Amino acid sequence: MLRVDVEKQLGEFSLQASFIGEGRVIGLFGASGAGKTSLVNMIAGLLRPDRGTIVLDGETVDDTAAGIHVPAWRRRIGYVFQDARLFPHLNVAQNLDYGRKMNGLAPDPAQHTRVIDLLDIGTLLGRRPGKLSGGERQRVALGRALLAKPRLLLLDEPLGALDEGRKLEILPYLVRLRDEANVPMVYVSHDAAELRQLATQIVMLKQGRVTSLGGVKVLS
Ligand SMILES: Nc1ncnc2c1ncn2[C@@H]1O[C@H](COP(=O)(O)OP(=O)(O)OP(=O)(O)O)[C@@H](O)[C@H]1O
Repeated sequence: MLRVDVEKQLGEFSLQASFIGEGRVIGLFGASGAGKTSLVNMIAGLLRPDRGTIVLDGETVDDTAAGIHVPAWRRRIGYVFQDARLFPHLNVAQNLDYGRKMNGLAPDPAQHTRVIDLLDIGTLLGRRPGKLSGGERQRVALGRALLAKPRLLLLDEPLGALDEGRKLEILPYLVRLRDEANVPMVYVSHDAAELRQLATQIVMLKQGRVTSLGGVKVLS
């Protein structure tokens, strides 16, 4: 469970968001500039709230009044961006292993196989990111994030840079992730159709404020 109650001033823009996120996929929906990325950056620990609290699975990761700010690298939160941000000089297998190593986790061959099968990336392991399609790159980025065993996965418009055809190709993998990976997700999108397929709960943001909260019905 994720509890967020934060305020942040960014230049002229003020963000004030409060919600309790439950379920497998919290869809963060809003137009461009609504504050979605700023909010996920705060959850990730990359941006510090001016005021407020963030609690993940009962652990307070931010509490400005108490002076608590758990650094990003200690939150065990995975982050997948619109552009996959793979390391270009490493092949897919090395990219996949990176998150696990950085987090000091022992190899887990069973999980490794499960994630590779789930995302269907077994044939790509020897390739460098430059030799992958945009959709393949995103699948590898998802795999890399999952293999670091996060307790929450943040996905910021992971299909945003893909054309319609590629989006349709990746969506089934995200549905599988939701149903089989057992990691809760915050999924950022400005695309209501995408969220209808994936989200189990919607947090709607408008101009830095949460305007609706509920099931996917709030999108209609
Ligand atoms: N460091 C900053 N300084 C000043 N303004 C900022 C800063 N970061 C973000 N903003 C402003 O805050 C607002 C929200 O930005 P944010 O990136 O969170 O929105 P978003 O909903 O993710 O938009 P998009 O879908 O276009 O990525 C925007 O108006 C942006 O210009």
